[in-house]
Amino acid sequence: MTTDTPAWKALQEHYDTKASKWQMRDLFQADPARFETFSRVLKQGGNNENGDFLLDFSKNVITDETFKLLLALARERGVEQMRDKMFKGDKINITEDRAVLHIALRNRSNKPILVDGVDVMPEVNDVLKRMRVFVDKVRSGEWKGFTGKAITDVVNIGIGGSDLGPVMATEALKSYSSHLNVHFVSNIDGTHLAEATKRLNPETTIFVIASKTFTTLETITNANSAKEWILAAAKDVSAVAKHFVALSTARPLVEKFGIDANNMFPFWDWVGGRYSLWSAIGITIALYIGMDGFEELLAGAHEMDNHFATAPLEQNLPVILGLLGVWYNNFFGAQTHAILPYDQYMHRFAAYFQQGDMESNGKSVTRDGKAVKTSTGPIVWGEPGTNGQHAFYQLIHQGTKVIPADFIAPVESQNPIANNLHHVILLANFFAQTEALMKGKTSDEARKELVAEKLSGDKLEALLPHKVFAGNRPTNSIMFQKLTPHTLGLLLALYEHKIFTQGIIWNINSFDQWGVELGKQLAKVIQPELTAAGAVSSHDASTNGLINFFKTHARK
Ligand SMILES: O=P(O)(O)OC[C@H]1O[C@](O)(CO)[C@@H](O)[C@@H]1O
Repeated sequence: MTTDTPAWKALQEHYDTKASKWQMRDLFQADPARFETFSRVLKQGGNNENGDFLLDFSKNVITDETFKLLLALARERGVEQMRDKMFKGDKINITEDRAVLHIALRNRSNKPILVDGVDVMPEVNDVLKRMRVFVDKVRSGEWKGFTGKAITDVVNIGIGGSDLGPVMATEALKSYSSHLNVHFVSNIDGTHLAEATKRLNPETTIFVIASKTFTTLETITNANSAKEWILAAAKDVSAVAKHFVALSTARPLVEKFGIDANNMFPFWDWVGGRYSLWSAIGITIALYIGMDGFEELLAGAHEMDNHFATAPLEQNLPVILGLLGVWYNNFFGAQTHAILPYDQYMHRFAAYFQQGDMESNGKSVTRDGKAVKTSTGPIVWGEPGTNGQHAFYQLIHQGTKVIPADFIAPVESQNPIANNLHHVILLANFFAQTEALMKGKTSDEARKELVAEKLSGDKLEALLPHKVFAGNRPTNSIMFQKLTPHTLGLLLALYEHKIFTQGIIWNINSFDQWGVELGKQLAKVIQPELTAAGAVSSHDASTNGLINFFKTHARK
């Protein structure tokens, strides 16, 4: 049982007797070298645009002793052993009997990785080569649509991992894009496809159908409607080959849909949907920023993979982030975790890791099928700063909930307008927020301010409690030189391995997602009922009521 082990018990006692009483501002006062002790710098490789990558975790409710106890927990849980198993290609996704090898997709060293005794690297490299040929043809204008015109617009049709990664990465790397426009359609709501295609020209548009299984109802329905849209203009089925490519593990289903096998870019069952942007699913990213840029993204992730695989735990960034998350989740009772990028380009980053984290660690049975005895994955959320500051930060500062948060920012803006004034203000806000969250404002400090504002007597006393900030709100700060493809790759892999580390500590299977199936099953039952004659009575009263409300109000 997770909580009965020596490392867990030691942490519980440490929390009960010490840490629950600490104030971070005292910890900072007691140790002027706290930043040096609790920060790590990774020197990035690649081109010199990339630079240093900093993790400052000093604004956490920890001491040396806490850090050691957390590291002992990671060792006790066998994080290193499981990590090594993942990198070796062992089938650690036990409920699906699969390896977990997104790391192979970015294995730029090409060191063989065996699944069932077969090295997967030749196939990985072969797909990358084919992707390069296709991407270069489309970007250069050599690839033509049904009237012989070059392609101007790419529409990615996919959902979940087949959408969120490409959306997030194309937004994050917008400043590396060229002339091709990219659009994304994920929702089954017809509005999404209709709005995306409204201003597009079928002659110059290609659709990228991204689906690991090629059975996802939303994606297949959207893809069929996109096919009708192209055929309505082209009036010739041969146009499908010029306007559709598929990214999938399911060749027979792709062919059945009518997409030419030459236009299919495969990947494998050992790539989880939420880790698939590194595979052929990344083709929309490659179309947008070029294949060299995409390979830089892979190289950045590979660098983090090497770090995760080899750095001692006390230096290991994903392990450190994972352990801090466990500390708040399991000992402070935190329910959520905020991701707050101070970079507008990263505005879909938190949404991306909502799937990455919540689909991975939203589990309530252990790897051996027993009910968990501890809280598992947090609710992940966030928005870019400074928008968040003017929306929900109030609750983080003065609410009743502990919300650990990651602040993320580049040193250098891609758009240093007004002589970099915008970026300087942005970063000033980043630093100020983490300082305020840590320090808070005592009653004495608040009183002094009110006195300076000439308040006194009952008025002052009445206002005072509202002006106090308890502080002690934990944050991690992540900074890097610039949001290059390499840095983005590194950052994404950092979070992936953090999630992995936590899954091992909680002893859950982070690689399946059975929880999304029940709703899908029930939707299949309900769909025909919506168009059949007569009232429905086979569900619970609420579901019957909703269905029947729709049926009686839908105009024929
Ligand atoms: O790529 P596919 O097979 O269409 O699946 C899309 C998404 O659906 C899910 O299976 C959840 O329903 C995700 O894990 C996945 O990313």
